[in-house]
Amino acid sequence: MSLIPTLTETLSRARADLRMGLPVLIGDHLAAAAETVSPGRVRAMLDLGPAVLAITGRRAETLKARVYDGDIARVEVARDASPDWLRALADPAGDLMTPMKGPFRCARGGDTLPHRAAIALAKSAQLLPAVLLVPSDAPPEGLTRLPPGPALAQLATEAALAPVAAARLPLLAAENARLHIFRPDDGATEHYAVEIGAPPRDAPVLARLHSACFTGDVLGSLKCDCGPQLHAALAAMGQAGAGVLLYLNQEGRGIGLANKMRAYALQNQGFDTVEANHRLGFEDDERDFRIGAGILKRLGFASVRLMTNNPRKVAMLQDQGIEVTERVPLITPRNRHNTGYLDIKAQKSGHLL
Ligand SMILES: Nc1nc2c(ncn2[C@@H]2O[C@H](COP(=O)(O)OP(=O)(O)OP(=O)(O)O)[C@@H](O)[C@H]2O)c(=O)[nH]1
Ligand SMILES: [Zn+2]
Repeated sequence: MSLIPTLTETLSRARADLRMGLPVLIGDHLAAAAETVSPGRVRAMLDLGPAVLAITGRRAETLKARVYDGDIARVEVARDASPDWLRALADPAGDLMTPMKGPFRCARGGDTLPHRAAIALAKSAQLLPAVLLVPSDAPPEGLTRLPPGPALAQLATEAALAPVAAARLPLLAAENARLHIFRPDDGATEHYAVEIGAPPRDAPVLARLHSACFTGDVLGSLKCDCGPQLHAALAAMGQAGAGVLLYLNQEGRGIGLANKMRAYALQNQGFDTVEANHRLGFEDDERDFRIGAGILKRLGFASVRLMTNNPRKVAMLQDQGIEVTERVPLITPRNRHNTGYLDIKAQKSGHLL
């Protein structure tokens, strides 16, 4: 086997580079995440030639920047632009305090693949989707290099998951439980499966696909319903004597905890959970639901009784070849902090509450 890094491995390095503030080379463009790149590196990049800040159509809508490229926009960046101005374009935290950042000139025509790949890479690194790009014909040595088209295609491809370890883990909700760890081949975080009892593989298993919520699951946040849902699902499986709960590390519907806290800060300014995601430049839900189906298959399950209120989870599992014989509602108590959030999930995301 070759020792040369594969595209998947190179993407994983590129993700780490962007998180550290280091530019990567996408085709013939230097690309750095607006969130992490230092002022000194911004200066050095702007000196190289005409730069643009690639943002998503969602962020462009809030900034009132013209979107010529479908789901992304390229805001032209002047050579003397300040790093603070770039940062304010990327991060909506100060939008209400300083609403007039424009008018913006947006690039039109030409090849947008590097910009699109840069945005997809920033999202997969759980950074704000805003990337400074500048063409460079003599890039410095030592930067991670990506071919834009293949990189974009690979980022949309489902990662392969391998089982790493499993052990018995007695739980409050069920003494007879096992925890399985699955590792994706793209260098991203591991996901977990809690198997309760010994569910037969040839019958529908009581199942839950739970997305990580540090604030709700661990801290007992009252802003969402995650903690109570997690414990109610485990309790139901304990009582039934069998079940499987997937704990998927897709914090904040896939945007990561830092961005979720940015979204919460916007919610404190009056925006709802969906609007907050959009202002940050994300879609309502950035989760890759194929991961859950992949783990169920690896564990040998072909059909489930799915504990969820989210019809998209049912549809996705069916699309991925897992039969959903029943949707089992998972209704948890409301409080004054989560009631608005639950209403918006019902109104805008189609949750059945
Ligand atoms: N971006 C964002 N994520 C949130 C917010 N509140 C909760 N979350 C995340 O939303 C996800 C909720 O996951 P789930 O409970 O599995 O999913 P669901 O789509 O609500 O569906 P069911 O609970 O199965 O009905 C978790 O990843 C939370 O971290 C929010 O205001 N903004
Ligand atoms: Zn939550």
